[in-house]
Amino acid sequence: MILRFHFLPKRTFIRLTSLLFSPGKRSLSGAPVFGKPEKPRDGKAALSVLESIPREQIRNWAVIAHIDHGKSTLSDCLLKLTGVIDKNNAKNQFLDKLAVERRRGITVKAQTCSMIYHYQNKPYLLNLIDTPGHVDFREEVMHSLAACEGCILLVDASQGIQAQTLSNFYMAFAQNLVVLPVLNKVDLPTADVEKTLNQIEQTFELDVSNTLFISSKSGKNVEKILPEIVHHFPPPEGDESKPLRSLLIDCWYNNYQGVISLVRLMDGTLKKGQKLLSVNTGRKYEVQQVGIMYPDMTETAELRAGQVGYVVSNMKNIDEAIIGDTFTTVGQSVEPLPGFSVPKPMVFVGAFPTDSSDFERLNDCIEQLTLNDRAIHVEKETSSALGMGWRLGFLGTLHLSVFVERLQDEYDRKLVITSPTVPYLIRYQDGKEEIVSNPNVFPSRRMRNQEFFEPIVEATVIIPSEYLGDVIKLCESCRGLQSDCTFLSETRCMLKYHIPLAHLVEDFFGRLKGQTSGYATLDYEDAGYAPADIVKLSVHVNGQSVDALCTVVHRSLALNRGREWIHRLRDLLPKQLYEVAIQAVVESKVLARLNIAALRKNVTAKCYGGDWTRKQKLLNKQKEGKSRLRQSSNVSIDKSVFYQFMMKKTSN
Ligand SMILES: Nc1nc2c(ncn2[C@@H]2O[C@H](COP(=O)(O)OP(=O)(O)OP(=O)(O)O)[C@@H](O)[C@H]2O)c(=O)[nH]1
Repeated sequence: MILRFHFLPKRTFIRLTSLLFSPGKRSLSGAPVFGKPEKPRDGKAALSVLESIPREQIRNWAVIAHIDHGKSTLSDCLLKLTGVIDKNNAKNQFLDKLAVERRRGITVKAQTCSMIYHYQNKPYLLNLIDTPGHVDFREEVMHSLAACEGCILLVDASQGIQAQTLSNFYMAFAQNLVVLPVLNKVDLPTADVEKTLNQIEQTFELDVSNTLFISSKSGKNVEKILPEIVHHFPPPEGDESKPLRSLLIDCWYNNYQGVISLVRLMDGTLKKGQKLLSVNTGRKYEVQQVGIMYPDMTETAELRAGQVGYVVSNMKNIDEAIIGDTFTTVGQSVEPLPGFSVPKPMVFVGAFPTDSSDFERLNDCIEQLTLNDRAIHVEKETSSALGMGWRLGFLGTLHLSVFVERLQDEYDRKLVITSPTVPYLIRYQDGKEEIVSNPNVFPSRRMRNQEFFEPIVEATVIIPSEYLGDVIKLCESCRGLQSDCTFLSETRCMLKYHIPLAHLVEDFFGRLKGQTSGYATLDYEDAGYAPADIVKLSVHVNGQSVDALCTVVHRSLALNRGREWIHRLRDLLPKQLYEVAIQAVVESKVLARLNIAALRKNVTAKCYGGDWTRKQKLLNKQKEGKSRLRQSSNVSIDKSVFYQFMMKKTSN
C-alpha cells in the first residue's frame, strides 16, 4: 500500500502524522448541529431542482466495507429515504443488478445512484457508489473511490474490523478521502458496539465520538447518515467555466445504445451534441445523451463540474473505452488525469464447450459477457482432448465462478473448465522474460539458461486468537512466509503472510474457514514474483499425454497431486478392451502409475473339455490382439469424464 504523503488530507478525520508517529487521537473539527431532515419529494419529481443545485451542494461518496457488512442494504435504505425508490419496494439489494449478485447476496459490480436530499431548505445532490467487498473486485473499489471526496466505512458491530475493512480503509486513505465510520447491525444480539468502536479507534486512529450506530435492516438511525454526509464530506472541486475534463470511471455495453460511460466531471460541462475527444486514444465522439443514475439512466439537460453521470455517445466498440481515460471537448487541450492501472488477470483456465457443435454459439455468449466485464482475458485455444475452446483469465476464483454462473444464468450454457493456474514467469539467459499462463506451453524441463518465478501475494488474515496456531500451520503448509503478527485486541489477531498465489487459488480460503469455524477473514494483494522450483505435471493415458490434464505445480506437490489425479481419472475412465496405464509424469519421469484392467471376455467359453493346448492358443491370440490394440489406439476420453474430473476439488 503506497501512502502518498504529499497530499495530506486537511479535511479527513485522520492525520497521517498522528497515524504514523503518535498514539494520540484526532478530533473532529466542530461537531455540527443537525437540523431535522426534510421529507423527500418522491420519484422523478425530485429532479426538478437538479439544475439549480450548485457545486457546493454536491457530495460524491462511496460505501466501503468488508464482505456482507451491509453496504447494499444500507444503500437500499438510503435510496428509500430519499425517495429514489419506493418505500414499499420489496426488492432487496436494489443496486445489485446481476442475477448472480442477487442469488449469492454479493456485489460484483460497483453501482452508482444519485439522490436529491433536502436539508435546511437546500437541495443536495448526493451521488452514492455501492462498492463490492470481495478482494477480487478491489480495482472496482479503487476506481469508484477516485470519483469521490468521502466514504462511509461500514463496520458490522457483531464482527468488528475484518480483512477488507482494513484494505478498503487504506485505499480510501491513500486517495485522500474523508472517512466516516458507521457501525451497522446494532440490532443483532451479538453486536458489541463498545468493542468495535475501540477497534476502529485503535486501528485507524479515527475519531469515533460521533460515530453512528445503525441497523440497515430495520432502518434504525439510517436517516442520521444523510446530514453527516452533507456536513463532513466536502463538495467536489472543479470549475464549470474551464474546458471539459472528465474521468471515465466505468462503462458498460447496451445493445441499442452502444457503449455507455460513467464519468466524473472535474471541470467544464457536458451536454448533448458536444464533440468529445479521448485524450488517450485521440478518437472523437459526439454526445447523444447525458444523465444521472436515478436509480436507472435518467436523462438530464447537462452534467456539470463535480457531478457523476452517464454519457451515451457514438462509441460503438467497448475496447475504445479505457477506464481512467480523460475526455475533453474537441479543439481543447487539457492535462490528462492520472488514470488507473489496468487490472491483471491472476487466475487462468481452459474452457471448452461440453458439446463441440456449440462452439460458435458459446463464443458469442462469451463475447457478450466480456463486453461488460472487461477484466476477463479471452484467447482462443485448441486442445487435442477437448477440441476448440478458450483460455480465460480472471481476477480471482470468485470472479471465475461468477462468470461461469452468469453464462449459465443468462445464456443457459455450460463449460468444461480445466484446473485453474496462475501466470508464471520465465526468465531466459539473455534477460528476456515471458509470462506463461497456459500449462501446455510451460517447458517440460528447465534448461540451464532458464529461471522460473511464481506470483506471490501478501495475505492478511484476521482471526480470533485461539486459532492462531492452526492458521500458522496452514499458512506454512502453503509455503507461506510470515511478515507480521499483530494482536488487534486481546482476542483477535492479524497475521500477514507472503504466500504463493497458486495456493490461494486452490481453496486456501475454504481451508482457512474450515480451520477457524468460519471466523477468519482474508484479504490479499499482489506482492510480485519470487523464484520457485516449479514443474510441469502431465497425465499420460496409454502413453499419450492428455493436454487438458496438464498443470504447473511446485516440485514438492507434484507427487501428491499426480497420485490424486491418476486415482481420480481411474475412477472415471471406462474400461477398454486392453489394459490401460495412467501415469503422472514430471520431466519425462513417471512419478506414479495405475492400471485400468482390460474388459474380460472368456474366449475359451465354447471349448468344452478337449485339449488344453487349444484353450492356450485362444488365450495367446487374445493377448496378442489386445497388445496390438493397445499399441495402435489412443484412448478416447469422453468430455463428460473431464467435466466430472474438474468438478472434484483438488486437496492440498
Ligand atoms: N441483522 C442485520 N442484518 C443486516 C443488516 N444490514 C445488512 N444485513 C444483512 O447482512 C447480509 C449482507 O448484507 P449486504 O447488504 O448484501 O452486504 P454487502 O456488504 O453489500 O455484501 P457484499 O456486497 O457481498 O460485500 C444480508 O443478509 C443483510 O440482510 C443489519 O443492520 N442488521
